[in-house]
Amino acid sequence: MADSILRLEALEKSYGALLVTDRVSLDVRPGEIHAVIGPNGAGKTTLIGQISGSLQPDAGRILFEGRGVTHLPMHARARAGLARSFQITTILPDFTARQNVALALQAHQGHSFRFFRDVAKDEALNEAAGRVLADLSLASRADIPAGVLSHGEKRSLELAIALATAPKLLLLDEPMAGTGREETDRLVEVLSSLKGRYAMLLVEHDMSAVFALADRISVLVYGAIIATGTPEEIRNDARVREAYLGEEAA
Ligand SMILES: Nc1ncnc2c1ncn2[C@@H]1O[C@H](COP(=O)(O)OP(=O)(O)OP(=O)(O)O)[C@@H](O)[C@H]1O
Repeated sequence: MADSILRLEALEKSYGALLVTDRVSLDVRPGEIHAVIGPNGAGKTTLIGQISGSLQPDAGRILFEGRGVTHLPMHARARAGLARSFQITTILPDFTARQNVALALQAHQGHSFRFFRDVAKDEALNEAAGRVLADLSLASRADIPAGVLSHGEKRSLELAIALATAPKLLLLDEPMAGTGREETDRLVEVLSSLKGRYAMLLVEHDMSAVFALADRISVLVYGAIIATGTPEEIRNDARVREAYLGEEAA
């Protein structure tokens, strides 16, 4: 359907007898931040894996911009504009932030990593990398080795690397994991500033970040979506409170 960039139709996946994705259907609209929340072990990581292509569903369909991608390999999905960030280490610590982004830009343009010397000299590429970093408030940190950035800055750099591939949809897999309150607030700000420019599917445990960012939230419990709605609707949903938010709301 034209009004959704990503659509999951009745996805199913089991590990042996354990049903981890139970007829999951959801859609992400252009420019929307759609969060998926749920208790530990609800099947969020397994769901992201099926969307990015690292895992195959047993049944159901995944449509990206109306096109079936259920059986496409990961790199083909990435090329089509489906970028996964976080929970995968993409940063080269000895290279500067700018060089990290320049390499991602170069790889996206279809060149090989082997010609790094050429990247270092490529002004257009370095300028483009600088623009991506500026977008993420990392301009002042562009020319220091990525390894010495703070944890939160590394998260922003991972995002910059994902953005260098000109994605249409960002899959954000627990971006706040392991960050302190201040860094979480900064990341929320960074993601807010990107809002509307990219569609995002956000899996996140930090409820204050989810409720600050999401346009819609889907709640996953034992592999099944029990509710989808605006933050307000989810907050007031009796089943959600009972199954998941109950203790926190109390
Ligand atoms: N490769 C696997 N083989 C067997 N069981 C698995 C495998 N991967 C995950 N599981 C099980 O599937 C269920 C869902 O796991 P998953 O990691 O997707 O949940 P999650 O919602 O991402 O959890 P968390 O919030 O703790 O990251 C869990 O019970 C987990 O133990």
